[in-house]
Amino acid sequence: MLRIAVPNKGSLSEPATEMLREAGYRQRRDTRELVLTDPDNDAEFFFLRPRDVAVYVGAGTVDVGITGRDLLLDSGAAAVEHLPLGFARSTFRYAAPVGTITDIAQIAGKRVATSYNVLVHDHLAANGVEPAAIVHLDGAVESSVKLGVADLIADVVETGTTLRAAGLEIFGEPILRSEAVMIRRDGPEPDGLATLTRRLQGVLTARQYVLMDYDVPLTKVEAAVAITPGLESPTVSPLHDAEWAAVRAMVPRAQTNRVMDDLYDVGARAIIVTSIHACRL
Ligand SMILES: Nc1ncnc2c1ncn2[C@@H]1O[C@H](COP(=O)(O)OP(=O)(O)OP(=O)(O)O)[C@@H](O)[C@H]1O
Ligand SMILES: O=P(O)(O)OC[C@H]1O[C@H](OP(=O)(O)OP(=O)(O)O)[C@H](O)[C@@H]1O
Ligand SMILES: [Mg+2]
Repeated sequence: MLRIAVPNKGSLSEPATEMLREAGYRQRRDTRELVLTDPDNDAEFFFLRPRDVAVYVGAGTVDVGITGRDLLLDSGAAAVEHLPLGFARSTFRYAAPVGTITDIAQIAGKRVATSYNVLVHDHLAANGVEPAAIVHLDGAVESSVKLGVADLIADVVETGTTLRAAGLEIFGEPILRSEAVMIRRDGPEPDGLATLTRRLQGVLTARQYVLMDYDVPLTKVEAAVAITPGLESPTVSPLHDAEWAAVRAMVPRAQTNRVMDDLYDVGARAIIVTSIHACRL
């Protein structure tokens, strides 16, 4: 049985469970459940604190897990990124009271509050900057400057709303770009991981692509197919009207409207877009 660690709380928890459910696995209905067996899929799920997932995977007590790239790197565990999962995207950045710090060299001699001490220590060391202290906090790091325990922070930034509310602004380049990732122990792939990987890739593809169908005059098929090359090659079928063909292709979801405009311009009509429920490439 493949042993899979899943975040039990925080921003990773719900989307991780949702993704596994979409991939056909049983998931818990009650958030107090700590372990769940899915005998049909030869899998056992352990619901653990997001920060602890890498520790268990690194120790080899579970085979794989879902966590954040930032949490993985901060853990120092003997675990590696196996598959990026495309949700919980964020950057990890320095921020200070508006107008006070503009360059990471100015961090020298200052107090930095963070929940990610290893990330910050390594980043400052790599840049030859020596802070006065790295102050560890569990959360609500943005409040630390106003409350006087730090001069600046290093924290997760998504929309920047929390920073702005605290009177802080980012400076310097992002320390890291993070998202949810599937991790495994450093070394050979555990048995059964290939199936889980293919299933998750299927969910990712189904989320990233739509199916586009349209009719196009035979003389315009080549021009239309150049706009929708599909993943391998689009399906072109005859229509009752011998002058026209029907085309079906997968299109990146984000480009849906631009592609429809371009198809219309070359003469395609009856352009229909459908969501992909599941797929295996
Ligand atoms: N606003 C956010 N947008 C995207 N990802 C986030 C956000 N906040 C936290 N994360 C990600 O969630 C992971 C941290 O999970 P953790 O459960 O420790 O914190 P949390 O999501 O802030 O939960 P909590 O509600 O306990 O504060 C990290 O990978 C982090 O990058
Ligand atoms: O850029 P934003 O969209 O504002 O999101 C970023 C904030 O979200 C998370 O905080 P969370 O709400 O989880 O609280 P915490 O700091 O106590 O973990 C993170 O730690 C940041 O504070
Ligand atoms: Mg948080």
